[in-house]
Amino acid sequence: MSTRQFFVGGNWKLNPTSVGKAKELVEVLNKAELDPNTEVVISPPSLYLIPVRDAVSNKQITISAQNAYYKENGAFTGEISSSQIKEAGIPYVILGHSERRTIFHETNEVVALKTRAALDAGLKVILCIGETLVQREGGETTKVCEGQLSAVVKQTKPEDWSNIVIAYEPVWAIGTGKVATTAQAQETHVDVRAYLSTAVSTTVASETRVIYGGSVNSGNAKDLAGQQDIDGFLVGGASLKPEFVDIINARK
Ligand SMILES: O=C[C@H](O)COP(=O)(O)O
Repeated sequence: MSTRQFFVGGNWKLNPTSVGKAKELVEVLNKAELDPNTEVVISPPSLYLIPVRDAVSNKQITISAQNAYYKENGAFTGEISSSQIKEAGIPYVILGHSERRTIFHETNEVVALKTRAALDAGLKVILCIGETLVQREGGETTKVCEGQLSAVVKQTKPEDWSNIVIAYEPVWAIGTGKVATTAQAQETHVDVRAYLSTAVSTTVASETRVIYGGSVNSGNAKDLAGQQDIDGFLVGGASLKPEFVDIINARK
């Protein structure tokens, strides 16, 4: 097994429906016995970032925003900036999630600009990539992931990658109950490392954490976590349930 620290992120998306319920989710984690070797990051909606930050008592758990604009300030109604997130004491931001790319039409270039701005503000980035079902069936998985990564490579220097976690999330596996097989996930993670090796450096390829997302639950996490190149998970639905603790402990 590699020296890359196991990473489990909970992407709450637009959930839960009240700050009280958000605090209840935190309380479950505060009381749980978490594998001390796992880095745990939870990502509530923007409005809950500060109350959730304040509710976390386990120092092993840190917080991530779900999005940030690439401009620091100005006439951009509805947006928040990376520097505002940083000032609020939030260390991470998720960028390029497929829901942002698909529903909110974020291009590879926009995701790359956001990544640059987040790194400049001192945030760490959970950078999401992944192919649709049509693209997988068309044999385009590697090409799509490389295209998403190459836009970010153009905006970054090799040293930036120590602050980036890549989340490979096949769109067809998100929220569908159709998890990628361990072989499918491992294969794409190997391809991601091969690309980083050529486009950035062999060190970045071997040291960058590549995590998997898409219908991860307590039943499939252990098998996936046993793969050489799967360094953790970005979890949606199951991060809102008590089984999230089992996913955090998948390597225990
Ligand atoms: O960011 C998380 C992914 O979208 C996975 O969501 P899911 O675990 O509900 O499939």
